[in-house]
Amino acid sequence: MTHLEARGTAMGALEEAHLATAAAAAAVAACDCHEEDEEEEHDIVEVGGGDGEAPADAMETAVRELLLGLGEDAGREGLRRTPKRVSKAFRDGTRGYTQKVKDIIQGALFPEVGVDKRTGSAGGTGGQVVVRDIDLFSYCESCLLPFSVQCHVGYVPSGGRVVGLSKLSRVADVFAKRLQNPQRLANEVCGALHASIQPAGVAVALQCWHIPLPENLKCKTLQGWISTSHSSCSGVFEGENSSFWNDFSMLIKLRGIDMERVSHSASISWCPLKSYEVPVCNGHCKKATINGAISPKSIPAPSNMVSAVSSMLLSLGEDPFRKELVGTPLRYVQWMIKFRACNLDVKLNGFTLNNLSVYKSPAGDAIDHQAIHSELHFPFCSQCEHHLLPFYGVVHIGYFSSGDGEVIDRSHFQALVHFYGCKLQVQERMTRQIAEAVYSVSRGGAIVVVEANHICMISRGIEKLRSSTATIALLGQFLTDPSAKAHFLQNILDATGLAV
Ligand SMILES: Nc1nc2c(ncn2[C@@H]2O[C@H](COP(=O)(O)OP(=O)(O)OP(=O)(O)O)[C@@H](O)[C@H]2O)c(=O)[nH]1
Ligand SMILES: [Zn+2]
Repeated sequence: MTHLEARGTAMGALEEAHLATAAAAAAVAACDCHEEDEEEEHDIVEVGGGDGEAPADAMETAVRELLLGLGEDAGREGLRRTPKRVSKAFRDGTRGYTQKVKDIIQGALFPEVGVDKRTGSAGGTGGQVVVRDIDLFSYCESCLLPFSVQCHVGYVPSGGRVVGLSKLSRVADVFAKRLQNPQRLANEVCGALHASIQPAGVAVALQCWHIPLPENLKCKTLQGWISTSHSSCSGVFEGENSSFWNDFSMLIKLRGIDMERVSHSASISWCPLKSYEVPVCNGHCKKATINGAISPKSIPAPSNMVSAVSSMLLSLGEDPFRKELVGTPLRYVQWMIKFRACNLDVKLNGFTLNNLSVYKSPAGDAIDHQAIHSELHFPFCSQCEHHLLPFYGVVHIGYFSSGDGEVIDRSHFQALVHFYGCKLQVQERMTRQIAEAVYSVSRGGAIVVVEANHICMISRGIEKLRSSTATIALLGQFLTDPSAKAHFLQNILDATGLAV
């Protein structure tokens, strides 16, 4: 049975199980690892979609199912187009399945002889070409979250031909834009370049960073992400004492990058969400267990949400029954349900602001800056409601402490930040909600600054790796008195040690 036939059977089974809500067949994107199979395209059977827009495809239907599973109103402003955006983001993030290396390399090889006209390698016998610091983003196959990749590719030209430099990055991107694990990514880039350029050898070195679990995201930058290094090589780079490998690692060391030759088995998963032994989800998700004990952090996931993610995999042309993907739908749902729309926390924790100290500022008092209290650097991880991708960073809160110097316990603010952060959000709304909640207690005024990295801006779309977003909300005297605001902002600067 060919791969496509097997997938057709799997799709049929899944279709009965959960595509009853939307009879849609997954677009089966031909990927060049099945080039020998006849390329068969399944039409996407369009089903009723949003408001007058093109009807939803299977992926959008599945995302809508996830939003409902999160207790959200999928029709509300902010979420109405989320299924379409998430579908577009995932398709763009896995466009590599439909790209072909030969289309990239064809016509991109040009003659360049080595020194003394020998037909050896270009740039001189024994010479090699290394393209360093290729920024890529790929999708973790174990949890469907994006991971950051710094890729370095070297090859030793032969036959007096070199390839256009950009093509090395483009080929790396073909394999990055798939559901991946780092070692397989390194192997596939190396193998594809060797097969298409026919050089004396290829070396690929990857540094990868996986977003940590939300509770471990205590950072404003990519620090704190789970990092790992992988390499793959062919031809003259192989062998413990390959001088070509030594030259390659030296040429990337010139960039301050120390890459040992590390090649793991492609089956070892690095994904932090894979830390729980995840039972194959049979639709009646039992709690994941670690050596028999119920892991405190694993949250049973509603099977309709898990099935929806399986259909997303199918819709991307992937095989949800591929062994590396079997636990993926459950892990992705476990990540998503951390951001459920839930006001239950407020009631259950008895966390109401009004049992905190209330401060009434005497009207017209000259601002006593000592009365301004700053609580800084509350880490948070939220989920962008437009793309269902995390944004995370820190929250800084300023308020007027009560007349007798009484201040609000810091733990209340952390709970407040968690409450408004841990849901589908936009950063401006989260900033406002926290400020209004603080202002409801300290009537003198409240100010909130949020600094965040948006994975949706870093890993896709405009892909601006170093971009970050700051938002500010002012209430009461922070709005009316510029010096109070300046005082608080200076406090943040002083605390970051950046003040000059
Ligand atoms: N203001 C604001 N915008 C956000 C936030 N999170 C994501 N976005 C933006 O939401 C917008 C969605 O724009 P759309 O054009 O509907 O979707 P898109 O085609 O995926 O947009 P691109 O990201 O530009 O590719 C994007 O511009 C995102 O940057 C947020 O917290 N606040
Ligand atoms: Zn992962």
